[in-house]
Amino acid sequence: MGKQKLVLIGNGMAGIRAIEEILKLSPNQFDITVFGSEPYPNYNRIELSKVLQGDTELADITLNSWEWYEENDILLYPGETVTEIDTNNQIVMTDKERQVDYDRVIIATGSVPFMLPLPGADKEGVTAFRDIKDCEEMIQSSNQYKKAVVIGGGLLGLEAARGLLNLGMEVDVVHLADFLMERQLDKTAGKMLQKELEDQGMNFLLEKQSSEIIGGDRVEGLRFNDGEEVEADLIVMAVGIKPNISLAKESEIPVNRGIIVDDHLETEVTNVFAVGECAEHRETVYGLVAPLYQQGQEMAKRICGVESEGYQGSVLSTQLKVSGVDVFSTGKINEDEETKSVKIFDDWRGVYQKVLVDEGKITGAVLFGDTKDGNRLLSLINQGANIEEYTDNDRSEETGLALIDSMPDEEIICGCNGVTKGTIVDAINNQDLTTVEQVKGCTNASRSCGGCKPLVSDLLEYTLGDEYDQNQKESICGCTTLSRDEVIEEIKEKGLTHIREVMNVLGWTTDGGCSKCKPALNYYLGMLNPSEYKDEKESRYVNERLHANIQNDGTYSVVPRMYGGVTNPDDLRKIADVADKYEVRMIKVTGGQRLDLLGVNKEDLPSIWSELDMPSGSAYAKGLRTVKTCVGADFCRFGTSDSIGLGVQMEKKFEGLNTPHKVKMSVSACPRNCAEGSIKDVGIVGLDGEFEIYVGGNGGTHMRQADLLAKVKTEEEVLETTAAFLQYYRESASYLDRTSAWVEKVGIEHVQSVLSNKKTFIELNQRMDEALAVVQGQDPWKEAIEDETLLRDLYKNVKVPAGSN
Ligand SMILES: Cc1cc2nc3c(=O)[nH]c(=O)nc-3n(C[C@H](O)[C@H](O)[C@H](O)COP(=O)(O)OP(=O)(O)OC[C@H]3O[C@@H](n4cnc5c(N)ncnc54)[C@H](O)[C@@H]3O)c2cc1C
Ligand SMILES: NC(=O)c1ccc[n+]([C@@H]2O[C@H](COP(=O)([O-])OP(=O)(O)OC[C@H]3O[C@@H](n4cnc5c(N)ncnc54)[C@H](O)[C@@H]3O)[C@@H](O)[C@H]2O)c1
Ligand code: SF4
Ligand code: FES
Repeated sequence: MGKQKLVLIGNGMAGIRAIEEILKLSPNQFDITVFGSEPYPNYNRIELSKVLQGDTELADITLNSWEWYEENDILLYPGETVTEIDTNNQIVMTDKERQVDYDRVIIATGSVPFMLPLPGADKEGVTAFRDIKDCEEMIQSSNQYKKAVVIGGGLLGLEAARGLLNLGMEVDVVHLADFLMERQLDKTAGKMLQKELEDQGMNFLLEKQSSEIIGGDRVEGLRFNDGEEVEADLIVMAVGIKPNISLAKESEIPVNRGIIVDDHLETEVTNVFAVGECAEHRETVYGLVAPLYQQGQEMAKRICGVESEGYQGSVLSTQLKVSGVDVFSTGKINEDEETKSVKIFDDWRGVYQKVLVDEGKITGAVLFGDTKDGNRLLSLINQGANIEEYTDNDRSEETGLALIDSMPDEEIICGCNGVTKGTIVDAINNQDLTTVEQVKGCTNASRSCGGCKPLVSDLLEYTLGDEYDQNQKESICGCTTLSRDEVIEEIKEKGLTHIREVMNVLGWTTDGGCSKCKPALNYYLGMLNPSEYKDEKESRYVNERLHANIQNDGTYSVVPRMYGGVTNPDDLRKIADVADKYEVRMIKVTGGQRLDLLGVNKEDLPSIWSELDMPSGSAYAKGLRTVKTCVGADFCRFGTSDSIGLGVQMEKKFEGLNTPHKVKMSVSACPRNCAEGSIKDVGIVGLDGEFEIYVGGNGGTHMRQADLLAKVKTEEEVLETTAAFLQYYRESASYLDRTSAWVEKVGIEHVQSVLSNKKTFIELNQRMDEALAVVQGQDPWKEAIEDETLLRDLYKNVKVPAGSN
């Protein structure tokens, strides 16, 4: 029997977790197609708060990489929205006029932020906080503006406000109720929280009803219905969310607040399931991942034909992700006639704990200042425990390992993923786990909000004793405990030559590695042994394999090489002809002075390359991208040297070189620095009779001004010093470290001192020459066009139309 067709609508946290559960239960039962409106692989929405607060980066919040989809044979359509489900004929239709039929369809369309319908709400500078786009908008606003107002003093509003403070803005939080987080806390805890956040610099306007957003094109302030106003350059609305049910409604699938589902997450329409924030189960809609993941587990069982009791609903627990504030609540939060409570209030230590009891059983808790009992209380509520089980086993004095020791095996360590102490200890013992990353990989604990990481670390210490290294070196990924340096040492010492061999000999815990270690090992092996190593192309990120960058609508971009940013009529004609013939949507001059053909269909890529007959501009590569040049002495009256000529030489010399991350260079012919050398990985500035070489600059999210590495007299010295610098970077940096991060880490003085040793300098140049000899003359586009198998596999049949960068 052929595989059944399973379609997932919504490439978010709940939907993809459900697919993971299905793959675990029945890896070969379905042909899986996923549609996602957002142009990214599934990412950790929860961590947007951490991105805004500066604790992590957008690049690090991917939960399932593009490669994950490919490895699991999942056909992903990123940036594509399903517009209709024809439930009679079992077909979904999209905004790209695609039709896909299904045997089963899962709707996991999440929520939409509730936007107050205030006059002026459409002004520039008014945003929600739900996705990457919103997060980027807030970060950008903070670069230009000073004053932010967040409407809503709930979890989201307070996390946004903390982030905006960290980004250097002044922040007012406007809240409807008379205390914060009134849905999760009681008044005492809400007021304590307010005091703590005021001490951190937040300003609160409580019991305020917003009436109008004022300003011109951009927001300038917020007016309240009592007539008062506050200034605002940015307004973030965080006043709750609404289940995203429009698609279901239009497709005549029964909805109430959410899409109505039974205990197996089935809707009332045959073969249509719904999971996540869009689903309504027993009249409840959830907005936290723990219940959504439980739903996914139960739905997966039904879809895979595994008998189960089904989803029974969840007890919620929440924790605010603002550093320096410990606040937790679970279950019931307010007393009523039937409910009694046990309370501790220690004003001196700033601790407040309230446990609610109904007919002797624990039904809820609010904790402020000391939240270590949080998960224990959640476990006790889930077990239907009596209050004595809590009060008779006072663990208030216990911390660290003693606390871990006193926990029963069934106590939950990771609330988001419902992982217990027993499960983690078993995994550590049975699978020889030694790092938090590995525990995350094997059990999912700490994979969502990350709040349980300290407990997971304590559990490792408790289970492994002295063998556990708390200040763990960073392993290159969860498949090994070895760090980058250790892996490289082992490769050298044991003479390892293939990715598989490295994994086998060095005891990788996974079969075949992951999307983090495979490209890294491929790079390290090639860097260590350039002339012998055969690049394992399949280990590379998809953009690199396709030699093109995917765009947010699933099309690709084509950037031909133009050495030093110089072109000519012949090349321009070829580009124009190709653009006409293949209906290229836009030709754009890039920041690196290249021409970018945007909106190209994947299947047209090989023909376009062939007709252009120009080398690839490597705009997708972890290698030299561009050398930007100023016009220089030939034309500019300030020019001291031939910047274009030198730029072309540099680009021709280092073209095709593999580096830990992308490398951008520039050459200017006077200190006016028109080619912007201060934000390049290598920036050359010509002076009268000499050149300054700047390194480690970055103009992206992590702006960094380049450091002066050296001053030299001749172009030859520029090329040699650049080669020595790049080779040292290639040999010392971790894969995916930009030069900016690496120079920041090791210090420019260190790099200068290494390069000042004549012998080392010469040896670095020799090793660079060896590496360049291998790649010189290679042209990825030509190679692709000439390789029929590759063309067939990669450009016609490849399932994931996606890339990674
Ligand atoms: C800043 C922030 C912090 C958070 N912090 C926490 C926390 O600490 N703990 C916690 O438990 N929860 C937290 N949450 C909530 C948590 O992120 C959500 O509960 C979870 O992401 C919901 O998962 P979902 O799959 O139902 O929806 P989503 O993750 O929103 O995924 C739905 C996806 O479907 C796509 N989609 C919608 N309609 C269509 C369509 N017609 N066709 C194709 N695609 C479509 C959407 O674009 C979206 O990508 C936080 C949320 C935010 C915004
Ligand atoms: N740490 C976490 O667990 C976390 C963090 C962020 C978001 N989330 C989830 O994301 C979702 C959205 O969070 P949220 O905080 O927006 O939702 P929420 O419903 O929890 O809070 C919204 C708050 O806005 C206030 N509000 C409503 N209308 C208002 C108005 N006109 N003016 C001022 N205040 C107003 C409400 O009183 C409420 O406290 C929720 O499901 C939440 O659980 C969770
Ligand atoms: S950097 Fe100097 S030489 Fe080059 S274009 Fe600018 S002003 Fe002219
Ligand atoms: S508690 Fe959120 S990831 Fe563990």
